[in-house]
Amino acid sequence: MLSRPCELDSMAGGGGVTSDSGKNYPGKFTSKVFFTCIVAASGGLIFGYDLGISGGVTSMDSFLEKFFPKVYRKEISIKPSDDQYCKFDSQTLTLFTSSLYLAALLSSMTASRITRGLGRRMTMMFGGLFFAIGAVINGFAENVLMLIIGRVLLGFGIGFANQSVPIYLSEIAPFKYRGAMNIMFQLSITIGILIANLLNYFTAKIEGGWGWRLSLGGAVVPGLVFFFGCFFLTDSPNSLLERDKFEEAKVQLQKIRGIDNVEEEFNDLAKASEAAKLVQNPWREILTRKYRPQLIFAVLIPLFQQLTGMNVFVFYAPVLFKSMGFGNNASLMSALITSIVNFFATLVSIATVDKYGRRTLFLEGGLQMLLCQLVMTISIASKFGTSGNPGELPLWFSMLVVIAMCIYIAGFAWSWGPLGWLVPSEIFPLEIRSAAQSIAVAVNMIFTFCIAQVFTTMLCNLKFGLFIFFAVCVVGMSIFIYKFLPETKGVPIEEMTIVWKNHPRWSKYFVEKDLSCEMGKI
Ligand SMILES: OC[C@H]1O[C@](O)(CO)[C@@H](O)[C@@H]1O
Repeated sequence: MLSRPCELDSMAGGGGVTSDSGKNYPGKFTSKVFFTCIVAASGGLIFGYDLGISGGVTSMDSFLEKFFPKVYRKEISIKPSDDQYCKFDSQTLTLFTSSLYLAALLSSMTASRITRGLGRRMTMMFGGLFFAIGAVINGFAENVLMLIIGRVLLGFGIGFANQSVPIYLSEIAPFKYRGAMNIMFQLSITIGILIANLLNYFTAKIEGGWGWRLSLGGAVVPGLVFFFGCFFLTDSPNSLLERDKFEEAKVQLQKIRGIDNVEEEFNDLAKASEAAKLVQNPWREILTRKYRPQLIFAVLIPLFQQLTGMNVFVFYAPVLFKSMGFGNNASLMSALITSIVNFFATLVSIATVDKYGRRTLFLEGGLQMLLCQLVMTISIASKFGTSGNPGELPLWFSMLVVIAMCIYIAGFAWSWGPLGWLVPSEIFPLEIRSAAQSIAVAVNMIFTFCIAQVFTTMLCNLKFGLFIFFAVCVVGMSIFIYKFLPETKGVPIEEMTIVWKNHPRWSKYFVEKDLSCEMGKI
């Protein structure tokens, strides 16, 4: 087995942006970088659009009546005195939502090969195309099979996009703006969710009950924007070098940095890419002991991101509100409010992440989410009890739940939301970064799937205890961050090994590597 050569530890590896510590490559934040960033980030838009659209559509009566008549019949036969927690408990319905995540999980693994072999841009184009085709099939769906096929294609699109966009953004970003540009991906996810909720709010009111077709088919727009946008992009210098296109890589670097003299950065980038080529099997390499600490985080961070319970609100806010006795309109309206909060709070993260650091945001966000989960648990328990029969819901109650939810969402949006992508992307060296990104996407998808699949059953069985479950998870993950995550703020990406070496829990994984390197030199 080929392991990472010792000399790689001292070589450039910052996704090609910087190399040795203290280096500060010249260059500007050019309009080309800005445009490229917007187009690439629209890959987040397709993910967000889908995240936001499914919940609203599955709470539209005309949609349920056509595709899930059993759920629909159950829903209309439920009397206000029945158990409200269980009215949406249908595995077929949740399979509609979750099939996409399974497809995305599979495709993100394939995408890592395409990203390396054909480039980031090509992977993104595949993403946009699959997504647009899936949207058309869904918009014209006549039966559940068409719905599922459409969603599987959407899932392929999302898997390809999520695998390639964050890497692409990191590679074209000037070093100083890497954090902010990475979070642009999450920001566009929140924009996608917002647009989708807005659309659902109006399509739900369309006479004749075909509004859901507009909602599902509307996904073709972000899909095509992303697809055609990619024609205007050039691949990242890293990706071009990876495929031995030296001249093109240099010209591209000069264009995105807005200067001619990119010699220093280009040379380091070429060195990093040569060094990375020595690692023949990134998938095996990533499993070796020396990457254990980073690997643990690449798996646990996306897992924990999902265990915050955020997606329960993203997917099911309208369903959840409906189960709690809010009217149709009020449910979609609350979903709209929460997505606006999600968007603005992500901006806060962009502004603060490099100032206060990842750990502070994680811990503050965790505490905020925990307090809100407790408020929601107590208020829902007091009104719905275990019978799930609330009687008349007073206005103050609805307000309290919506406010608690908004504060919870803000906490998520400036912590676990964006950091769930940022941290895994900045802790790995170049040679295994692409494989690590696939792992992070795959874990994210598996648990997004699990939450989507089991939520309605959990609500039906755990009742208000569902919120306690997520609260306990938030406590656990916050303790984990507090004890084990080294602060990565302001550390050049190629210097990242130092933060692990200096951490009391992880240093032992690096001692051995140093020794073996030294031994090799003797
Ligand atoms: O903004 C909320 C959204 O962000 C994600 O966590 C992805 O980072 C999704 O799983 C969630 O729906």
